[in-house]
Amino acid sequence: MTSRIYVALDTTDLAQAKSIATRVRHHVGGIKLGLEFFCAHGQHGVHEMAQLGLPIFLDLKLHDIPNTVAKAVRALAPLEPAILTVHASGGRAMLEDAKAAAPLNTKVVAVTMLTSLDASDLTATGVQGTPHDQVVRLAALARESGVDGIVCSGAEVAAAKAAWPKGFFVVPGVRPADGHHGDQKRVVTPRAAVDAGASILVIGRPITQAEDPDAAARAISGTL
Ligand SMILES: O=c1ccn([C@@H]2O[C@H](COP(=O)(O)O)[C@@H](O)[C@H]2O)c(=O)[nH]1
Repeated sequence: MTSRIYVALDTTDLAQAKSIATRVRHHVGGIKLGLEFFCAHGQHGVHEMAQLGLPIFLDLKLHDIPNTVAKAVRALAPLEPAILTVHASGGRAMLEDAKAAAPLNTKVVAVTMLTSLDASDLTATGVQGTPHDQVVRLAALARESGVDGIVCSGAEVAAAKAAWPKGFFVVPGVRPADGHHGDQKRVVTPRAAVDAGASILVIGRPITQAEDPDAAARAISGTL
């Protein structure tokens, strides 16, 4: 079975990204490239990484007016990413237009509440309710807008999936039981995320910063 792990290659160093991806390729199901990598290497860098033959998750978290996001999605279309992110809080029209502009085989997933935020961060942004409420609310908006799924933490994925059984659920903020959380606040273990209904897990530093990324990816994979 294909691994549910997408390794987040958050680096500006193309050679390092290639080297880590090559080392972990047998224990992951795909590569996640985000803002750091894309700002440094753009579409050329994505093409280079795609040569490794693993599915590409382009995590650009697009968030702007509908016209701008749709045109950005169209500009990214030649890359044919397996997965592309937009922010759910961009609203219904933005989500609809992003999905309409994406290639047929690209899953458009909407980021609900970043895993680096907790309840007090949410309150500070002026949003009423708990992280759970916010994720469930934005998951409903994403489903009604016709995108393919959402990004949320492992703490909310079971509730989101109960309301959207056919949705695609991306869970970052994943740490092995003894793992360092860093800037992540809503964290679960890989096993707990899968048990709760995650379709895929996004895992960066626990693999990329490990002394032996291959062994780290293999160890995490072995818990799933
Ligand atoms: O809510 C979110 C959305 C995206 N991310 C991204 O996932 C990885 C996580 O990296 P770690 O090193 O495992 O913390 C990173 O690329 C984020 O941009 C997220 O963490 N939370």
